[in-house]
Amino acid sequence: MLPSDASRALIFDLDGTLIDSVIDLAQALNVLLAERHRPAVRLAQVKGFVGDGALKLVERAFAATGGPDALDTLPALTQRFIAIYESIPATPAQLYPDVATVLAGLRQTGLRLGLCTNKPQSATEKLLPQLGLGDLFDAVVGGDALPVRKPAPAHLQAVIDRLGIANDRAIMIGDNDNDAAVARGCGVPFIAMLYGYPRVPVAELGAAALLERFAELPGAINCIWGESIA
Ligand SMILES: O=C(O)COP(=O)(O)O
Ligand SMILES: [Mg+2]
Repeated sequence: MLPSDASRALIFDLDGTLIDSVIDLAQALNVLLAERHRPAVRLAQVKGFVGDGALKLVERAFAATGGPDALDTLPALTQRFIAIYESIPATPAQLYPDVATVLAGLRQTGLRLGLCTNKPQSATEKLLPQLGLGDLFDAVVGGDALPVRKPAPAHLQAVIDRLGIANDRAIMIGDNDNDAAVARGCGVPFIAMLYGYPRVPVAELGAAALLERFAELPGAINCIWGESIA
């Protein structure tokens, strides 16, 4: 049995943890790159670019296709990228297997759910209802919502504070080193999903659990909280 306790929270990363977003990210990047007379980037490349927010994604795509743009600044290119990306509708098919049912089940137990993503806030808020996750999260903090973002622990701390819970009542679930870093910085256990977009071997991130499938999550949460549940 999972804990039914509204003073506990699960905080999720988005890209590579809940959704496989690289197809849409690559499509949007390739529209932008074509506008700037650049070659396209491949999906495998884009997987390596994701995780540090939109500006870094665009910067890496330009670096991989000839270097910085001669006409536009990176912030201007990023704004254009976000506009293109937001115009591509997401679908629930982008959710990794079992994400919708597991999240709904976790929510039903009374646990609070938060989202800590480096994706821009506006794109995240557009995406969630399209994915069928519109009313699920009690706090959503995107990568441009604060002066800092992951790997700065203040990003995760902002989500925890908005949920109004203590750090020792939270678990962070993510797919890369940024998620591990914020969890470590906030003193929160980290559960790593192995199917996402890691930049370093996931097994080296100090995770409390390494999961191949999202359906394994309730069991992993029980292992972490099992002893401390009243
Ligand atoms: O880098 C991004 O834009 C999103 O990455 P995240 O959801 O894995 O934090
Ligand atoms: Mg991620």
